[in-house]
Amino acid sequence: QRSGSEYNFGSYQRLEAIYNWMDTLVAEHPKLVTKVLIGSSYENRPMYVLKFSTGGTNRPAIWIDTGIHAREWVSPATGVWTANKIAVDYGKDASLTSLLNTMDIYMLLLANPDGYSYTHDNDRMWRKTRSRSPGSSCRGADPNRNWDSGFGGPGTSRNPCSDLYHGPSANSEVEVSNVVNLIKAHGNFKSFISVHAYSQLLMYPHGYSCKDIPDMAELDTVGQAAVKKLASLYGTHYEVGSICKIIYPASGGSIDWAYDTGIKYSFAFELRDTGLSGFLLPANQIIPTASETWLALKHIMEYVRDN
Ligand SMILES: O=C(CO)C[C@@H](Cc1ccccc1)C(=O)O
Ligand SMILES: [Zn+2]
Repeated sequence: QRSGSEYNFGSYQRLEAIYNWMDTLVAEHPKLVTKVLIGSSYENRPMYVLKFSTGGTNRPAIWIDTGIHAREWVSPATGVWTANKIAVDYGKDASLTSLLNTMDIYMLLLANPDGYSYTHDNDRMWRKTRSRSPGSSCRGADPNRNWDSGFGGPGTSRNPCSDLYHGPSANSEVEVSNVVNLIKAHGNFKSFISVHAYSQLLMYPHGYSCKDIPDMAELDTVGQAAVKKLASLYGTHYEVGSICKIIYPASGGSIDWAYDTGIKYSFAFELRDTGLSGFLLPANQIIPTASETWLALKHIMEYVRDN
């Protein structure tokens, strides 16, 4: 970020501006935030995770990713605002401070950098990665169908031209395998939260099956309390439920893989709105969306801290 110029949290930013902002965040909060390179995208863009840590080694951790679907711009915009909020409020907000004194938070702000860039320069409605498929002129796989959890099951397509194309195999998309490798190597994540837009939902596993998971009652209770706090700010209504039951069957999703690999507190947000603007949510709703979502995120993180 050029000195003197301020990052505008209330507008949608290009990848380069978000990456520059990440560097200023680290520079401003060197004792709390580090930037971790977890690998590169298909088109060789770096994938950076912001690690919030006050010490220790391999502390229990919380994962938050935004921007896995390229056109869902309010997701990374919310991620940036949230990363800044965590950095600014540490040491001021007693609950957040106690959390960060015992746990780490990892944030991947642009989980699909190639797709995100493509929505700025080519096709605003692009969803997938930008990988090539042999024998097809169509590009990309749905990074939220590419995880090793019910891979290729209901709610996916084997057609490379489909927006639900699951890819040739689980973890075929390097943007997915980079995250899987980090989570597996770390081995101490307690919560995995993936942020999408839109529909105003807070969901838990599974997507690949509509059968209740063993922890369904607990996750539903946490979710209900989280969306109640969210609604307390502006009255925004969210529904809570399993992916399969509340929207549709969707196999190979990230939070299903996280839950099945042992990360109990796995959730997916679908941010504003409910369809009036959809993916084209006006920028003047970024800060209100991020502010209300923070109340829900904080609730989930506090619950994880205490359980
Ligand atoms: O992107 C979406 C449009 O916001 C909905 C999400 C719903 C979903 C979220 C998490 C796991 C599986 C599915 C999707 O279809 O992948
Ligand atoms: Zn999505």
